Amino acid sequence: MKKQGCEIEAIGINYKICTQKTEHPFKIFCKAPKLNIEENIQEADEEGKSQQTCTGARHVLKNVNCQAKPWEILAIVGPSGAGKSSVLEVFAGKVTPQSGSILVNQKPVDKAQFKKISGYVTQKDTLFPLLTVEETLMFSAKLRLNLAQEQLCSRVKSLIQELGLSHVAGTRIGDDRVRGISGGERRRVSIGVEVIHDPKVLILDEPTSGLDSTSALQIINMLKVMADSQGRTIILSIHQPGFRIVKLFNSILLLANGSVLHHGTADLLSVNLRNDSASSRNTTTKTSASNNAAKERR
Ligand SMILES: Nc1ncnc2c1ncn2[C@@H]1O[C@H](COP(=O)(O)OP(=O)(O)OP(=O)(O)O)[C@@H](O)[C@H]1O
Repeated sequence: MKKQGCEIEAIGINYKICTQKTEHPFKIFCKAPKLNIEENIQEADEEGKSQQTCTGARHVLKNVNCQAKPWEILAIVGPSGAGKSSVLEVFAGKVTPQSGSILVNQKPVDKAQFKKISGYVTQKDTLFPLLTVEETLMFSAKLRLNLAQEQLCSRVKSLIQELGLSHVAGTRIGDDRVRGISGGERRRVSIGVEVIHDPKVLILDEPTSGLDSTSALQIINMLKVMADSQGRTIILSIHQPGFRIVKLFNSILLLANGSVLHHGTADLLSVNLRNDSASSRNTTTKTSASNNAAKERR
């Protein structure tokens, strides 16, 4: 029998941000200090209020509706600045939209409760460079799970296997200065940190950014297995997915300028990508054929 998963729905999400403030945030650049302290305090209070008032607002998300289902991957696709990260932040409860709602299994969500059943992997890996892979996951396990040491160890071991990191379990993470595991492996560790508590929902901001196409495909394959075998609801954003990656998505949300262009199966995108790659193959074949003909003429 399939275990119960989490269906998440975003309804009519509108999210605006302030783009201009009436005053410079650093008072030091505005006025010379006054000697009268009481007058200064009163003025600072008034300025505090006025700084919160916006003179310009930017509509980041415009009436966004979408749905993510358990056992499936929903990919949010669109150009830079389209609002992909903002949608994920709304889903994860990191920002509160001015209107609209998020429902989990058809019910309004309580942010604290949702945190317990979800994991949020940010675009940038924030890991301790000097810890090993195993130590990193153990640290996260101790923070998130209330289990005995033995159980923690076995959870970490099985997760390392699931993430395909057994060969680097004892290697340190590293960073720009300290050589450590590869970028793709680091991304797997970041995912591991967020799934140690076995969340029903996993939200990932650009999990393939900065990776080569093979590592990117491996990451999406691993997420697909997580959705298929554990019934997780996976929501991720992705910049320019290739044809082989798109095939692994169950549904896509295509965003442009904060508005939804398409929400549904990934077929539409995969057909376009297949046509694109076929036409670029044709162009390459034609170009090399005409180059060969030119060589022969010469
Ligand atoms: N807190 C904020 N302050 C200023 N601008 C913001 C903020 N949040 C969102 N924006 C703006 O809203 C737009 C959408 O941002 P968002 O990060 O969601 O886009 P994105 O599609 O994830 O882009 P990218 O692929 O480049 O990460 C951008 O123009 C961004 O500058």
